[in-house]
Amino acid sequence: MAKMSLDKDKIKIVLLEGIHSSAVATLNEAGYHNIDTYKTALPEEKLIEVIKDAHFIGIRSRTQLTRRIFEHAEKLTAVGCFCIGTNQVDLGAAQEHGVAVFNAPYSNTRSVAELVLAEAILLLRGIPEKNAVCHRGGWMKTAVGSYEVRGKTLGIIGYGAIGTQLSVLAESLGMKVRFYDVVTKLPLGNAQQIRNLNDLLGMADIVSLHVPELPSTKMMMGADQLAQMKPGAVLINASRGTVVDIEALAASLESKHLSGAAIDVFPVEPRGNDDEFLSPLRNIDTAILTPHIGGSTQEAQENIGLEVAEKLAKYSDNGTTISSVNFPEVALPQHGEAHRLLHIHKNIPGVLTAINRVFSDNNLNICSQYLQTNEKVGYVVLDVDSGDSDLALEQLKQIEGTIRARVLF
Ligand SMILES: NC(=O)C1=CN([C@@H]2O[C@H](COP(=O)(O)OP(=O)(O)OC[C@H]3O[C@@H](n4cnc5c(N)ncnc54)[C@H](O)[C@@H]3O)[C@@H](O)[C@H]2O)C=CC1
Ligand SMILES: O=C(O)C(=O)COP(=O)(O)O
Repeated sequence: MAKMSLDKDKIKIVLLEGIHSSAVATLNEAGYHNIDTYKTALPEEKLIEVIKDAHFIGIRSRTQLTRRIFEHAEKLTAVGCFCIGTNQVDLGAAQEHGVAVFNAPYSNTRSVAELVLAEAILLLRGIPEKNAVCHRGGWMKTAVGSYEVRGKTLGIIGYGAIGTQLSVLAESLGMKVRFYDVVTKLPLGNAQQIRNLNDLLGMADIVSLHVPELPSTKMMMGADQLAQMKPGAVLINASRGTVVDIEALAASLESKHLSGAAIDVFPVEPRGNDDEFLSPLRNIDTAILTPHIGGSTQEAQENIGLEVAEKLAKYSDNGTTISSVNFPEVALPQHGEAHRLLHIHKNIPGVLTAINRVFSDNNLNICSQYLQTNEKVGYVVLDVDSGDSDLALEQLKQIEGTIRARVLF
């Protein structure tokens, strides 16, 4: 059997938060069997213990990978976010520790868009309240305040992968789509971009949020913005809990300024299904509350499991970083008989010269070389003759600015 740089059974992979079994199957197929799985996110201290000797970790939206976690994760090579959002990971700290982060940018967009569309219909018919009343033995048969979505204006905030998908589906139901985005976007179908957020809020019957969690989107729907919405309009948030001021939303629903809301994400979410969900919206019948399940369908989870597991296996097997969210992206061919050196370093002057010096001083041949840098880190991949890799790796590790170096063969 060919000698491996690191026996795949020694490569420890930890998958948290009930990641779909397609991930384990994909990793097994790629030869990785040392996999620990957990159904929930873990408290910080437990996470530190578990991650200490892990080479790869898979998480979803709940696990917070803080700088402190990266400081303790000595062997960690890459993180797989088995979801779209990567705000739960300190991407800067990951980069500084030479840890590549991957996600699944598209696999659950359709699931979110379908849920939002269904909620738009339910909200305009006043179903959440009528449903709650029925459960309590009441009967609220009335057409007052009930509307079709046909002909109504859907205001989408954040016209990215999910926003555009929603736009297309909503138009097929006869809705008018208007959107607000900080970037100029190609409107699909008959959608129109509105340049001012308040203008959009003032014209929409339904406002749906599809922005990432960023400093600029934090609390972007506060009391003032909710007040700008049309009386009787509804708000849908399946983006991130920090985007909406939840207390202000509760007040707006209680005062009946908004006739309803559908909220999937919350400023504080339970770690797992056994923890209590606390929210000022719990007693408000006009609100649909869902436990962050916008992307939780069998189709999405299976695809995500496959997609992210493949990215992790590829990075482990040959160093490819394509679609990493925090790392210079390099697509690498197989390295055949050659040994492949991977050198991750701070993007400071002199590192490349020092790398080249290792090869010239020792009279070593480089078969192929790949380089990509971003603002903070550089990623150099060098394919070398098998007999040269030990010496080269040893010396590459000594170069000032080196974050991490490993060899694959
Ligand atoms: N509820 C759930 O289960 C899920 C939630 N999500 C959340 O949805 C978010 C959006 O997902 P995608 O559409 O795939 O992201 P995306 O990155 O494709 O689109 C986001 C859009 O928001 C725009 N944007 C950024 N800052 C903005 C601002 N301040 N104002 C207006 N627009 C702004 C961007 O220009 C971009 O067009 C994710 O970041 C994630 O947090 C994603 C999947 C499932
Ligand atoms: O994809 C995302 O960003 C989500 O919010 C979905 O998160 P989840 O994997 O369901 O914890």
